[in-house]
Amino acid sequence: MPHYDLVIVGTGSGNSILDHRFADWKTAIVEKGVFGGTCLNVGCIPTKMFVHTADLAASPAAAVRLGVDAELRGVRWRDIRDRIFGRIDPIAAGGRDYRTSHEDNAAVTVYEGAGRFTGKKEMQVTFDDERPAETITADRFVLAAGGRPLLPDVPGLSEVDYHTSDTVMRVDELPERAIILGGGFIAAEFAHILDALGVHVTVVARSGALLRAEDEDISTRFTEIALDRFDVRLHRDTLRARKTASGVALDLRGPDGEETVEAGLLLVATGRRPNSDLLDVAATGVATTDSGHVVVDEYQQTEVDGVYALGDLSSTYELKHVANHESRVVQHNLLHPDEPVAADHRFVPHAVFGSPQVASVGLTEREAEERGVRYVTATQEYAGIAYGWALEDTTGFAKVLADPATGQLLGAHIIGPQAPTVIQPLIQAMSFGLDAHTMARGQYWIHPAMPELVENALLNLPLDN
Ligand SMILES: Cc1cc2nc3c(=O)[nH]c(=O)nc-3n(C[C@H](O)[C@H](O)[C@H](O)COP(=O)(O)OP(=O)(O)OC[C@H]3O[C@@H](n4cnc5c(N)ncnc54)[C@H](O)[C@@H]3O)c2cc1C
Ligand SMILES: NC(=O)c1ccc[n+]([C@@H]2O[C@H](COP(=O)([O-])OP(=O)(O)OC[C@H]3O[C@@H](n4cnc5c(N)ncnc54)[C@H](O)[C@@H]3O)[C@@H](O)[C@H]2O)c1
Repeated sequence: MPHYDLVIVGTGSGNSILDHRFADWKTAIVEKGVFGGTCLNVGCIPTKMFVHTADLAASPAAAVRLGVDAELRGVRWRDIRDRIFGRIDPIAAGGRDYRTSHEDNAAVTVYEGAGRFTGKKEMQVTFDDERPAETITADRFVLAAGGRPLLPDVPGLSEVDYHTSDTVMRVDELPERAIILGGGFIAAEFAHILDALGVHVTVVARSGALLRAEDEDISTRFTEIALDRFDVRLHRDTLRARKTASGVALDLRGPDGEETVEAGLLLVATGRRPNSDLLDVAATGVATTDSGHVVVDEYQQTEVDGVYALGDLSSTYELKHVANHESRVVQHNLLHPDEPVAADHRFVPHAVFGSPQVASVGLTEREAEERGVRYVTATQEYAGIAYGWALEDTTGFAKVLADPATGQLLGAHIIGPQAPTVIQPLIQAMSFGLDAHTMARGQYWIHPAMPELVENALLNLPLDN
């Protein structure tokens, strides 16, 4: 039975751990899917390439409002799809080739199969082809096996053709109509993508708002805009899924009784779950939470000495920048076990690349209330800054929360053009402890650029002095 110094399971953020400093280590990588993991192959990167394409497709309609009579003559779906994956697939293949064939990785063995623990620090790898399973052991394991789409308990779902984010980006044809089940990140981004590319989109959500986890003002504004643009069904229970001649039907129950929505494509976007069950982490003594996330300490170590976990497998954030940060923490702690560093989860931002875009860091107003902290808020609309006039934006705004006594920022939430970019100085201020007044007045803000939104939001805060 081969024994390793280190085994890494999963080649998303787990793949960036091994560098020249591990050249003397006998290491193995176990990967059951495509090299590069979710973000590269079916997550952040292709979705944002589609979002940018969708933004372009939507821009003629926006241009007309400003007196520029642009026209969308059509979209070439297969060309769009093939351009995007024509760029991504070679990166994944190159990552695999590097690990399997490059001299840098002479001490690395790649097992292209599914790992499952069979005992303490003992893993069985099974393969898709005829090869017999292999069992490997190691002094250290890094568990970076990510997660997968969580399917809701909807009667009939398994009998219809449905898509998840894993498959929807590679379809051959765009349907005339699509139903998106769910009202979170993936629903928001794909509703924009599909709608802008000419698909009639119906969004089905259980609650009364989309992006419900956002600050309520943001979620409310996003939902109002979505109600204008898509067929949004709020407060709906999905009773069953049925096959139809041309696709799928969902029978729903809502405030006005039962109704049916039909489409050529159903995208299920109802959250993800960690792959800890597939890895059977309990067999190596690793604990999980009720949601299936692997339990780690601040050093990303599980309760089993030498077994680390990172990314979507252990983090409820389920964000690539978090997985990457945690992978750097694990890398350091493998190399310097006597001087471990802790992961920093104080100010984790996120963004939703829908239309409009949303970005957020820190406490929402609801969370500030629940925690009983003293806070003040201020908002600034894009419509009130010079660049917002150029855009003729009427719906976007920034909202900031701060401690009135110290001016320390507690949270920031932006909905509107380039929100994920515009929010970055606020993330920086929170991370480095810059107070709102110093931040607003201690630097120049380029006029008339979009970050004036942030400057004005900060100046609007009713601080104690
Ligand atoms: C549609 C979509 C869009 C997203 N957009 C964004 C975004 O814009 N920004 C952002 O920050 N985040 C985004 N995310 C989230 C982001 O993709 C994840 O947080 C990130 O990829 C997690 O990285 P990871 O390394 O933890 O896991 P993954 O990248 O999922 O890697 C896990 C790897 O482990 C392998 N594996 C699993 N089980 C086993 C096993 N038993 N044996 C061997 N190998 C195994 C898998 O095949 C996979 O390659 C998006 C996610 C989705 C689904
Ligand atoms: N821009 C980004 O960073 C980005 C983009 C896409 C995905 N992601 C990551 O991927 C994860 C998964 O995305 P997601 O949109 O699937 O999850 P999500 O948690 O954002 O949203 C899930 C939605 O499904 C609804 N839902 C859950 N169970 C349901 C049921 N049984 N019936 C109907 N609705 C149900 C929830 O109420 C929620 O609206 C996210 O948590 C996020 O971390 C990130």
